[in-house]
Amino acid sequence: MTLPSLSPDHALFLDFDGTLTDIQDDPDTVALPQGGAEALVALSARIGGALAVISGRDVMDLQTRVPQELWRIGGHGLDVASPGETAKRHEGSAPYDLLNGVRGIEARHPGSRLEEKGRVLAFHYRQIPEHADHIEGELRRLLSDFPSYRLQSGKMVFEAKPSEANKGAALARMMSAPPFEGRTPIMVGDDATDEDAMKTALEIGGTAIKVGAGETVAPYRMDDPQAVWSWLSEKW
Ligand SMILES: O=P(O)(O)OC[C@H]1O[C@H](O[C@H]2O[C@H](CO)[C@@H](O)[C@H](O)[C@H]2O)[C@H](O)[C@@H](O)[C@@H]1O
Repeated sequence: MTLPSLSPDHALFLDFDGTLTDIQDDPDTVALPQGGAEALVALSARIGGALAVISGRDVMDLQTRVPQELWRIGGHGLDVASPGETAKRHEGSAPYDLLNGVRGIEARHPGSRLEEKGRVLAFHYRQIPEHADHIEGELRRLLSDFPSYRLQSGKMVFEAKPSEANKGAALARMMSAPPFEGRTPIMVGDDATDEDAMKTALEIGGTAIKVGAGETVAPYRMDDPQAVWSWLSEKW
């Protein structure tokens, strides 16, 4: 299917990991490709500043990887930094017993890695994929005591997140105020957490693009982040 062309009336929501950057083993060393930051800033100017990078990463982490001239949405939608603003994570952390329980699961699974992101906890199992089912079982049992939390599966990661950490809700909020208001949203993402935002974009008359394989609500698909960058630079 021919990909949609970008126009000055669009609002663009771009996921980070797996969409603007290739998935790699170490989340800490991921960076935009060379020239990517400048390209995104220029693109944002062409659509009136209505471009946001929307990520499951902590907004404080995201701001070290994405230019400050852009909207940055972190924590699966929990935290927003406007252009020029120094990102700040909302006060609060995961409930103590939840955090303690997840730390215990990490200790029992050498090779796993807990990424603590305030209220959101990412449990990475990329180094021990054979333990995924067991880890998921343990996390689900633990989370059953925390009804305000959900377990989200991602790419070699399980994320414990409060129900308000939802990229769809975040996209809807962004679309209700300038510079996004009145525009047609396009959500581009590769992962389960992006499907919430894709659904919202479709519901409000926009569209969505899925990057890579897997089930999706998106009407369009691209193979990989390289295809995303080509589309961003060519489809005008
Ligand atoms: O919403 P996103 O921007 O796609 O962020 C989702 C998670 O991305 C990161 O983890 C994933 O990417 C890592 C780097 O490529 C990879 O090593 C890991 O296996 C993936 O799950 C990040 O670490 C998480 O905090 C984000 O929620």
